[in-house]
Amino acid sequence: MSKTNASQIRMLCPAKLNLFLELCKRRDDGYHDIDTVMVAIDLVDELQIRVRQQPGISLQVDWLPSRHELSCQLGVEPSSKAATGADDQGDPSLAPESAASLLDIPCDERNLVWRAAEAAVKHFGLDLGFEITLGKRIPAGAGMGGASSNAAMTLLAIATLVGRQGDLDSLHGLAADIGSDVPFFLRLPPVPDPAGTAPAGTRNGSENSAASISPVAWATGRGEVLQPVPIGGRLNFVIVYPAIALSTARIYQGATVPDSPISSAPLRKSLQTLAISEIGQFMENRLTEPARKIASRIDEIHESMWQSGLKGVQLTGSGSASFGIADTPKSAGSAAVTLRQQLCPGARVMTACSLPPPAQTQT
Ligand SMILES: C[C@@](CO)(OP(=O)(O)O)[C@H](O)COP(=O)(O)OP(=O)(O)OC[C@H]1O[C@@H](n2ccc(N)nc2=O)[C@H](O)[C@@H]1O
Ligand SMILES: Nc1ncnc2c1ncn2[C@@H]1O[C@H](COP(=O)(O)OP(=O)(O)O)[C@@H](O)[C@H]1O
Repeated sequence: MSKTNASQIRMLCPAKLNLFLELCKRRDDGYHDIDTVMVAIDLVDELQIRVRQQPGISLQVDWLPSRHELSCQLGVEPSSKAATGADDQGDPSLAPESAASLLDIPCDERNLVWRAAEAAVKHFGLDLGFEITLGKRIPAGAGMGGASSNAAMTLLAIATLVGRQGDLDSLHGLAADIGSDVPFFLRLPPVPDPAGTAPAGTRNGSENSAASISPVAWATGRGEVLQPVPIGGRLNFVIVYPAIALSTARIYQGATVPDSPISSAPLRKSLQTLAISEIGQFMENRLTEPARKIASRIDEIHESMWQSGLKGVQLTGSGSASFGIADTPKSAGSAAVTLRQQLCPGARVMTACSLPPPAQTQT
C-alpha cells in the first residue's frame, strides 16, 4: 500500500507474531542463533514521509486512535510509568527495564524510524531531509516487531522516494544492522491500504525475492537469514497485550539454550494444509519461560485464552503479548469479547489476520 507522489509516501507497517521460536546457540557476539517462523498480520502502524529540501529529520509519533483511548484500555495514566511486570512478590530485581511509560515512544535518534532514515540518507548519499509522522497501533515492548516494522518501511519508503526501491538486497544489510527482525519486514508483500492507491513499490530482491511472495518466513541466524514459508490461506488470531513492557535483551539473557533444540520443520509443513490443531501441536516459544518469570500475569492470560476456546495459545517473540488461533473471524471476535470482559482494563485485546499471500491480494 502506498500513496506515492514526487514528494511524499504513505506506508502501512504490519506487526508480526512468532509461531515458533527456538534457541539453537548462544553466540560470541552476544546474540543467539535462532530458528523462528514469523507471520505478518494486518495490525498496522501508519507511516507518512515527506521529502524536505533542507537536510535533517523530524519525527512525530502519535497513538491511534488516540493516546487517551489506549491508556483507558490499558488502565494506565496517559503518561504513567510502565507496570513493572515483577512477580507477585513485586521483586524489583525481576522488574523489566520498563519503558518510560507504555505509551511514550521516543521521537529522536532512539527511534528505529529515525535510525533507518539516517542509514538510508547515508547509504544513498542524499542531501535531502525527511519529515516523518508515525501513527502507532502496534503495542510497544510486546514482541510484535513494531519498531522493527517501522524501520523496515522507512527504508523502503525512502528508497521508493529516490527511485531505488528495485534493489532490496542492498537494503537487507542496512536492515540487519538496525535490528535482527528488521529484514523480515522488508520482504513482505505490500499491505493493502484502503486509504492508499497501488500497493507499495515492487519488492524484488535476487536470492531472497521469493521471500516477498509470502507473509510467512522462516528466519535463522540471529533472525536475518530468511526463507519463504508457503501458507495454505489466512490465519485468524486474537492477541492479548498486558500493560507490561518487556525488554528483548533481558528476556534473551534469562533464556537457556536447550541441549537438543527442536526444529520448526513440522510447524512449517503444517502451515501448508492450515490444519489448526496440527499447527497448535507444533508451536513453541523458548522465550516463554524467562518472560513469565518476570511477568507472571502471562500465565493468567494464557489460561483465560485457552478457556475462551482459542487454540495454539503462545507468547509472541520476547513478549509481553500472547496470541491464540481461532477457527474463523467470527469465533475470533467472540473470544475477544469474552477476553475483554475478563481482562480489561489492564490489557489490550485485539483481533488480527495473517496478511494474504500476494496471489490473494490481486483478487
Ligand atoms: C525476540 C524477537 C523474535 O522475533 O522479536 P521481538 O520480541 O523483539 O519482537 C527477535 O529475535 C528480536 O529482534 P530485535 O528486536 O530486532 O532484536 P535486536 O534489536 O537485534 O537485539 C536486541 C537484543 O536481543 C538479544 N538478541 C536478539 C536477537 C537474537 N537472535 N539473539 C539475541 O540474543 C541481544 O541481546 C540483542 O542485543
Ligand atoms: N518506532 C518505534 N515504535 C515503537 N517503539 C520504538 C520505536 N523505536 C524505538 N522504540 C523503542 O523500542 C522499544 C521496543 O519496541 P517494540 O515495538 O517492542 O520493538 P520490537 O518488537 O521490534 O523489539 C519500545 O519500548 C520503544 O522504547
